[in-house]
Amino acid sequence: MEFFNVISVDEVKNILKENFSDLCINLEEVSILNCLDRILGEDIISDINVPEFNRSTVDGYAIKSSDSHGCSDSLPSFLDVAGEVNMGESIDTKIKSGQAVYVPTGGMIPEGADSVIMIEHVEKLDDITIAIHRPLFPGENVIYKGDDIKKREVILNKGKKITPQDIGVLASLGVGTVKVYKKPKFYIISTGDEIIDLDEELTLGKIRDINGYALYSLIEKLGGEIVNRVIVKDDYELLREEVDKALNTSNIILISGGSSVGTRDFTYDVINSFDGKGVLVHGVSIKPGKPTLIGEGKGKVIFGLPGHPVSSIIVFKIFVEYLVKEIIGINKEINKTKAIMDYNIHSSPGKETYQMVSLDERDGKLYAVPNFGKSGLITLLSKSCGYVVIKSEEEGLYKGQEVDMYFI
Ligand SMILES: Nc1nc2c(c(=O)[nH]1)N[C@H]1C(S)=C(S)[C@@H](COP(=O)(O)OP(=O)(O)OC[C@H]3O[C@@H](n4cnc5c(N)ncnc54)[C@H](O)[C@@H]3O)O[C@H]1N2
Ligand code: MOO
Repeated sequence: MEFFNVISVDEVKNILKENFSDLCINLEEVSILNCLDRILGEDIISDINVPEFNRSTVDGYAIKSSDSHGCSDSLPSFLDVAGEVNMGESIDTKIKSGQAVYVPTGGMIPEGADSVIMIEHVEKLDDITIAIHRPLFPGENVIYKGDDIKKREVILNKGKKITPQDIGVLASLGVGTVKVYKKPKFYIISTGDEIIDLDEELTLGKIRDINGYALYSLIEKLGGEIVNRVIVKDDYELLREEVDKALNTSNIILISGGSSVGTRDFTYDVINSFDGKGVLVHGVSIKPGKPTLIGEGKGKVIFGLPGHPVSSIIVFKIFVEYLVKEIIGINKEINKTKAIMDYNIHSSPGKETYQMVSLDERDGKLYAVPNFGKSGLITLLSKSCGYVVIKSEEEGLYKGQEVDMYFI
């Protein structure tokens, strides 16, 4: 029987980088109304300024701010009204000192003007003369050409998860379609004679497929597509047949359970049975998640996730998300926050330890409160909102210490 050859998290990440950097996820072009939460596959570079003209943010009179300097209630400035801007139209008039032009909110500011005085601060003396009683600073109530977006600026980066506000940016540029990454295709296989699906009878000794469903949702959250979710008995041939289907239809194959070294753990041999490099990792110095397997077959990546639900989800967060976000380079969302440890916690010697925590807000500060339990208990995760990491060389984390808390 093969035993683990345990390596560190960083070594595993390097192996992923060395072997799967060219795992190709193609692009597709979609309408901006269908691109929410998709991953941008190109940099968006503006070919215009937004706005293309200086614009008023109020209804008022565009003036030279220097004409207002020193004026007050007792010493108003008198200005000649030289015209009016029509909404949506350009204006050729060039403002000279002593002149004002009426501009509606959003209207174009005539050349020569650098500020707009609101109509409620203006005294209209007759059709062609106004008095103003307060000084303006240059730029007051003005959005300048290019203030929002400058021509040739990279305004959205490749790899970004597209938000509703990004769709607003695309619309402002007149961009109707964008290139997004096709969703990476995942195939989820839960293994074990004891694993049953939701519609099967729960008899003693059986357990419902927790991992398949939890992984399904993690993949959706990450922006992947699920090709299939199946349960396979502990049988070498059946597992090999299913993995073969997965390799022909998907980019990333997740097999949960059977990653350890028991007599019914076939994942290792199945991974080695295909054309390719076979098993690259078997055993990682982490807790939970030690019996993790990673391999390559037919140019695809196969993860053998430990069967215990907490372990399979944590290993997904550490390595599958790393592959998708950092190596394939899609969905670079940051998913962590700073928090203060609420208790002392110690590590498992020689292992990078992932400690589940809840967040508690007190006096405007976030505290990470540890939750303890075995890695076979899914409720340990459902009552936690994330985890903190104790590095293998650290003895633990101390009450009062500031830490990064990673959301699950
Ligand atoms: N002799 C050793 N035994 C074990 C070691 C070890 O180092 N030496 N490591 C332990 C650790 S750590 C873990 S984690 C497990 C991982 O084992 P497997 O990946 O082979 O998983 P299974 O044995 O198939 O299952 C473990 C446990 O999880 C339950 N399970 C499996 N799949 C699901 C699922 N889809 N949904 C819900 N629960 C699932 C399964 O019933 C078992 O209870 O190995 C230890 N053993
Ligand atoms: O991955 Mo195991 O959960 O360390 O028990």
